[in-house]
Amino acid sequence: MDDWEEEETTTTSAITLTSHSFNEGKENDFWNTDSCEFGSGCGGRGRFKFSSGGEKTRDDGNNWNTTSQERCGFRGRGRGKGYGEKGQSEFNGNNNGISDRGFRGERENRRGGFKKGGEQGGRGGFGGGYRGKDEDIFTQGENKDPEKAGDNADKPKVTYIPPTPSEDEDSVFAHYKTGINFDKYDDILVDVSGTNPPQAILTFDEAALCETLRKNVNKSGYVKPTPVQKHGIPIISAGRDLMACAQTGSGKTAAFLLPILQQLMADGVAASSFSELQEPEAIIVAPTRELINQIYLEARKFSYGTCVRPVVVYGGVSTAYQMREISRGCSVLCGTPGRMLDVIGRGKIGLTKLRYLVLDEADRMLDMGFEPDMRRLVGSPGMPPKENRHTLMFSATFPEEIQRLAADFLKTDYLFLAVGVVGGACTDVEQTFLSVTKFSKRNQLLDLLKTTGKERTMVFVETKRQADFIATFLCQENVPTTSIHGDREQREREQALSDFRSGKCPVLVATSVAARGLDIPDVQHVINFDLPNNIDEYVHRIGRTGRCGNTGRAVSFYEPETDVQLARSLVTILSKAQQEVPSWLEEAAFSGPGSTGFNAPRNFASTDNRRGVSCGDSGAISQMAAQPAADEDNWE
Ligand SMILES: Nc1ncnc2c1ncn2[C@@H]1O[C@H](COP(=O)(O)OP(=O)(O)OP(=O)(O)O)[C@@H](O)[C@H]1O
Repeated sequence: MDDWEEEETTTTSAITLTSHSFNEGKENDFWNTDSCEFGSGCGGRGRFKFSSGGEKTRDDGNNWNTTSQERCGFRGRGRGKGYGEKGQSEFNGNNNGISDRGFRGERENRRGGFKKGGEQGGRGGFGGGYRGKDEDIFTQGENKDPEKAGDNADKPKVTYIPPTPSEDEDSVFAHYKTGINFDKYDDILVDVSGTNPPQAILTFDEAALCETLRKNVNKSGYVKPTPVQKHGIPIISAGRDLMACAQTGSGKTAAFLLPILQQLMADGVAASSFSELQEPEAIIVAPTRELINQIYLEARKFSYGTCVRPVVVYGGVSTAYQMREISRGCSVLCGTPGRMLDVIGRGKIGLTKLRYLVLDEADRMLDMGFEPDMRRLVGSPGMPPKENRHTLMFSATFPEEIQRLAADFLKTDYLFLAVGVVGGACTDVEQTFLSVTKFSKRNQLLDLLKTTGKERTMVFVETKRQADFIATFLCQENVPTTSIHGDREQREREQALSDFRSGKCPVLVATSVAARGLDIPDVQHVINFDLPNNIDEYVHRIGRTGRCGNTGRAVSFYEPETDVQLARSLVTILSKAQQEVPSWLEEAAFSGPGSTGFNAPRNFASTDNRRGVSCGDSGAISQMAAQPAADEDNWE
C-alpha cells in the first residue's frame, strides 16, 4: 500500500495547512529568499490554531523578518506529522518526506476515478468516492437547525457572516476593461437550433431594457452585447427554454440575468420584506460558493436602484443569517444546490411564483455529483413543472450525454445556442505545454513564476493537500501566495480571493473549486501544475484568463506517465483553438494508450445533440464517468 494511504488510514484526518498568505510586501521584496520555518507544533494532535501568526514584520532594510510562527498562521487539523523544522526538511527533501507521499497518493487517487471511501476515509459517497459535497450541506431540509443538530452535531457550528458588500455605486459597478479581441467575438460562428428561434439583437437598445436596467448596463461598461447575449437575450425574452454554450469569459452571466431582470422589472416585481413567506420569481444555481456569490453580485449590480432584490445562499455561512436575508425580501434566489435545498426545506420559501430556473455551469450541475440535487430541486413542493417555468442552462462545455440528460429538465421545444465550438477553449488564451517529471515540477513552477513577476497567476493542482503543499512551498520561496480549496473555512476562502483580486497575493493556488466561472480581473496566467483528468475541466481552468476579449496565457505541466490519457483531447482542443500542437504531444496522443477505445477523446459537439451525431473527432466517451475524480474537493 502506498505510504500516503497508509498514513490516511491511521490518522483521523489529514494535516491541513490552511494559511500561507503574505500580508504585505514591496516589489523589491518579492523574490527575496530567506529561510522559511513553520511553527513547530503545526500538525500536532487534535485541532489547533495559530491565530496570532501570519503577520510579517520587516526590518529597516525592507527584508521580511520571518520567524516560525510569524510567517504562517497555520490552522491544522487532526493528528499527524508536524511541519516544524523536521517537517520542513521533509517537505523539501528528496522525495522521501511527506510531500513525496502526498504526491504519490494524490496521483493514484486522481487517476483512479472512484477511490473507495473518499480521500479521507469515507466522507461523501457517490460511486464510493465522490466528494462534491460540503461539510455543511443539509440536504432535503431534514435538519431543521442543521447548524446545531443531527448528523452535523459533531461539526463545528457555522457562524460565519460574510462582510456586507459595499452599496457605494463605484464599487457596485466596478469592472475591468474589455480586451483587444472583444470585437472578434462578432466573427465567431453562432448556431441556434430548434424551432422558430427569435431574431438576434445587435445592440442593447434592441433589447428594449427598461430605463434603470439600461443605465445599469451602461454603468457596468457594457457598450455592445457579446454573441451569447445577442442571441440569448431575445430567446429568453421570448419565453423559450434555452441550453446555451459559449466560450469562457464571453458574458454568459449577463445573457441570462438581463432578460430575467428586465421581465421582473417590467412586471413590477417587488420583493416584500413584510411577508413571512418569500416567493422568488427566479432561482439561479451554480456549483461553487464563490461563483454563486459572483452571480449574485452581478444580479445586485444590474438591479441596483430597483425593487428587485436578489439574495444569495451558500455553504460555509451561517444559515440563520441567510434566512434573515431572505426574510427581508427575495425576488431572485441565488444558491449552491445543497444550501438551496436546505433553505427551501425550511418552509419559508414558496416556489409557486417561480418563473425562471437557471443552471449556470449546467453540465456540472447535471453530472453525477449534482444531478440528484437538481432532481430534488425540480421535485420540491410547489416547484412549477417544466411546462410552466422557463429553464435556462449555460456553460462553456456541454458533453452530449449531459445534453441528453438536460433535456429532461427542459421543454421539448427548447432552443440550443452554440457560440463557436461547444466545449472549445477560449481562443484568446495562448496554451503551452511542458513535458515534465513529477519531481521537477515544483522547481519548474518556481522558475515560471519568476518570469511572471507580480502578474496575477492561478496555479491549479489536483487535491486540497497538494494546494497546501504548493502554497506553502511558494511562501517558503517568498512568492506571495494564497490558496483556495474546500478544506479552508469560508472566511479564509473569501479572504484568499480578496487578497488575490487586490494583488496582495498575486499567486493563487487552487483546486478545481476555482476552475469554473470565476471572473477575476487581470488574471494573466493559469498554470496547470497538475493537469485535470478530463478535458472540460481543462477548458474551464484555462478560461480564468483571456476573458472578455483580453488575452491570457496558460502553461500546463504534462507528465507523460499520468497525463497520456488526456493527450488526444488536448491535441483536439489545441487545434480547434488554433494553437500550436507540440510534436511530442501529438506523438503521445496517437501512440499512447489514450489513442484507442475508451480513452479516445470525447466527441466535441459542434451543435445540438438532437441533430444526431455531431461532427466530432472520433468515438465518444462518457465524460460523466470521468467527472467525479475532479471532485476530490468540496464544491459548494
Ligand atoms: N457586453 C459586455 N461588454 C463588456 N463587458 C462584458 C459584457 N458582457 C460581459 N462582460 C464582462 O465580461 C466578463 C466575463 O463575463 P462572464 O463572467 O459572464 O463570462 P462567462 O461566459 O459566464 O464565463 P465562464 O464560462 O468562465 O463562466 C465579466 O467581467 C462581465 O462583466
